Amino acid sequence: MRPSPTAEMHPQRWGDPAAATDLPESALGLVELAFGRQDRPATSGATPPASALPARLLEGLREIVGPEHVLVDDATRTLRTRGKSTPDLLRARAGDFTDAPDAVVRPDGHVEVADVLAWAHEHRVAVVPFGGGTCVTGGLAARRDGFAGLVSLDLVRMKRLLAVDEVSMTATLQPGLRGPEAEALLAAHGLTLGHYPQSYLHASIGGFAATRSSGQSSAGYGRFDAMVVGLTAATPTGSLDLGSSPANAAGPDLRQLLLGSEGAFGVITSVTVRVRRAPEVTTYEGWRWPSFDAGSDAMRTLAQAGLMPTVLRLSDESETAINLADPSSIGGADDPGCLMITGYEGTAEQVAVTRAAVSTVLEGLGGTGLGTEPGEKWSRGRFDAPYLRDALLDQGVLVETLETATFWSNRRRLHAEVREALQSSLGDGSLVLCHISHVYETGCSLYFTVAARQAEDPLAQWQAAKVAASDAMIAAGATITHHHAVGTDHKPWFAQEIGEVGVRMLRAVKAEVDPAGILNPGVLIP
Ligand SMILES: Cc1cc2nc3c(=O)[nH]c(=O)nc-3n(C[C@H](O)[C@H](O)[C@H](O)COP(=O)(O)OP(=O)(O)OC[C@H]3O[C@@H](n4cnc5c(N)ncnc54)[C@H](O)[C@@H]3O)c2cc1C
Repeated sequence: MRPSPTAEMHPQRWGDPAAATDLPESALGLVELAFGRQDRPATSGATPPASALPARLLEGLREIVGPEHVLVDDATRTLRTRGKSTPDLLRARAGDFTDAPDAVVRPDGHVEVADVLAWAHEHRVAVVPFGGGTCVTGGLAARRDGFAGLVSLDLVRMKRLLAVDEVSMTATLQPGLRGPEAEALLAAHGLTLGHYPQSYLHASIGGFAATRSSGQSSAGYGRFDAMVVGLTAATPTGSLDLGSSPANAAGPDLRQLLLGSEGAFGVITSVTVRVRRAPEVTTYEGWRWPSFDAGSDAMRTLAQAGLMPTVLRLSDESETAINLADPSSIGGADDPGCLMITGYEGTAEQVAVTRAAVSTVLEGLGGTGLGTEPGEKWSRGRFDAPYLRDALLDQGVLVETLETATFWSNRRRLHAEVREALQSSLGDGSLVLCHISHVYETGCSLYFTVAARQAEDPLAQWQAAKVAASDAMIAAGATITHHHAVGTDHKPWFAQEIGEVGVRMLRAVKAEVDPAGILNPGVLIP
């Protein structure tokens, strides 16, 4: 069954509960062989602590958004607790909803958002903006100490396409639109955004902007922050309306200050994005490379020649062996080497020309074309892997991902050192897989997936591995995150990455726009 983007995600699992799947038979045997059998079912029936917000404060909120849009019931608050990282899921599976908000408030439009922030500022109530809830870095787990309470500012009612400019090829979208909802509204105009992160089915436009997300078609469409030409935001001390031209030299680009600000500076209430004509043709294919180095060099050659497919990704030897590109056949693949997926989207002519030119380069560098089957399989399963994580957690397997980026000249070192850090921390029998899925002229991202038998305390087990990997990233001169953002989890390494002056600059902006510190306390700013 295809997942519905409007379905509420299960509080302890990924995605549409109706689309959840068990492990395929082929994988179950392999999982037992590799990790042994452990049943780790989630605790059922857990409830959050009672709402701490006094009635008189709730009354003020009700006056702003209407009584039916201030929700304090356990079920709604449970659904707005934390995000969907493996530690988030492990806590939820253990029945820990102590981070639940005291209330969920659903404003409709910029003015109501601004009024809620003014109310929160006046009453010292912490506010956590909530888009799709797919955050994997603790960005929805704000601190609440020192505040009268904590509310989740759910943008679910803000789902309109506000404007389309087909001459300039821009569209203005409200933040609460989930990926497929935004694409459906644009498709009615023959347009597309082309932003397909793995979380696409549930993540929101506001979330993409607030975390500087990068999608699986970033080679062709660019990362989300590169698509944004304008935005509006409400802060506790006033509103911002940025982006009066496609480019300018009017001082530092304040749009970039809001992009990636993870709800710590303001709530993004609309985003104007560059759009493209919806593709007439889409085709995905596979290539085999003798090694990760050879495939990675080929990616660099393409990027530096300005010859990019729409999708370009390469699994390392371990990931290729597990065939993560096709979750339904995990355990069934035995092809050696490294699998690359190339995808092309556009008019028939654009696709034919780019595909021929890219294929000539890849063949010349030693790649073996595998035809469209591996590519189409990848495309069909591209949003399914997160469901598999739940099935593996049920079997007592710890599964998590992390990502980073570096320059080409440092790619090999970073891959080896992060891999080694994860492997040493998680021990014998753990799996560390990696792929490149975002490529630039000057470098690329590295995305790691790990699997290990769950220890007695899987949270502590993962925390140790995460610290080791994050230390290795910073020691290798790479970034702590290419697209998952900072949240609360990455703050110590983020501080090292931007340095003491960088930290002071962020704190100064925060103090200016949010002097009471009510917006996502403890998130992003070290
Ligand atoms: C299985 C899985 C796969 C993923 N794959 C990818 C991927 O391929 N690429 C990628 O980039 N990321 C990926 N992510 C991470 C996540 O989906 C992205 O960070 C996404 O952009 C978050 O969007 P959201 O709407 O879910 O935001 P939320 O999780 O709701 O919020 C994220 C952060 O932004 C803040 N925020 C949300 N909306 C606003 C707003 N309107 N104004 C201000 N602040 C706001 C929140 O307070 C929070 O700090 C993945 C996550 C999961 C669980």
